Amino acid sequence: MIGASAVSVRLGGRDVVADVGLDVHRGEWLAIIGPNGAGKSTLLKAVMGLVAHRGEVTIDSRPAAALKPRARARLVAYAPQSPALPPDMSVFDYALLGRTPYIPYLGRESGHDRRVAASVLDRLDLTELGTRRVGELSGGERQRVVLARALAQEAPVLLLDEPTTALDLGHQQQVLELVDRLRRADGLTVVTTLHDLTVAGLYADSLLLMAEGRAVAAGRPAQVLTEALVGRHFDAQVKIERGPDGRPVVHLVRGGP
Ligand SMILES: Nc1ncnc2c1ncn2[C@@H]1O[C@H](COP(=O)(O)OP(=O)(O)OP(=O)(O)O)[C@@H](O)[C@H]1O
Repeated sequence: MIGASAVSVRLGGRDVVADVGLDVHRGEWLAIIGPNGAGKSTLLKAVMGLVAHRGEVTIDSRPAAALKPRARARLVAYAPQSPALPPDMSVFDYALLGRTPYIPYLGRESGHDRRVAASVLDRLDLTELGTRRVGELSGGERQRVVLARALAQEAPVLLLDEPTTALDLGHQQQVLELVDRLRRADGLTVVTTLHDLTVAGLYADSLLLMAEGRAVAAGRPAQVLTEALVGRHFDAQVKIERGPDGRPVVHLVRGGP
């Protein structure tokens, strides 16, 4: 559903993404992990066509570069890490922006568009905030509103850059479960960067570990989340156990590295 081969991005005179590929099929969830500055967000931006890059990105087997912005927006929704939000816009109107690819030029949103936005806000526990100004929200509320806009887009591919960093435990679970349900029910394809390695291993089918711009490991969570790989690339001392479902659980070791 979404593929990238030999993608490189040069910023500030160096390759911050170097020769990275990925291949995510319909209904799969890929989590991109790696230390700060590894190039995770930049790789997502390259896939979105938001940053100049070498290599090829395909969406639904079509070269992404050939897609017009409206066609691309119907195929891929992207929630950036911390976008600038228009402070005076209401939460509802901001979520409604996700419907832009379906609204005719010079036209208005339909009743269906408003219902989709309302339903997404409801599922993210945001209905009561619908009339609030976006500029007045807490960090976690803002993060869920950004996600609401992306989900309102109803695109078959969802790219999420650190979607849960500002969320409390309950809202993290709510967001991850919602995304998981959507991919199971509707075959949504999900690519997300995630800092919480246990959470990444719990929800994703496969992980891509990046370090210094390169893909240094890829595979099933248990293949990538090993004490050796995490220790080396995060410069951290960790203990990794298997949870009840066999997925890896990553613990920090006090006193390390
Ligand atoms: N416009 C820019 N000019 C120069 N360097 C940049 C630019 N944007 C990003 N970088 C650098 O590219 C590298 C990769 O950044 P990126 O945001 O992709 O990392 P990341 O893996 O998402 O990190 P984090 O976990 O901290 O969010 C970093 O070293 C960053 O400083």
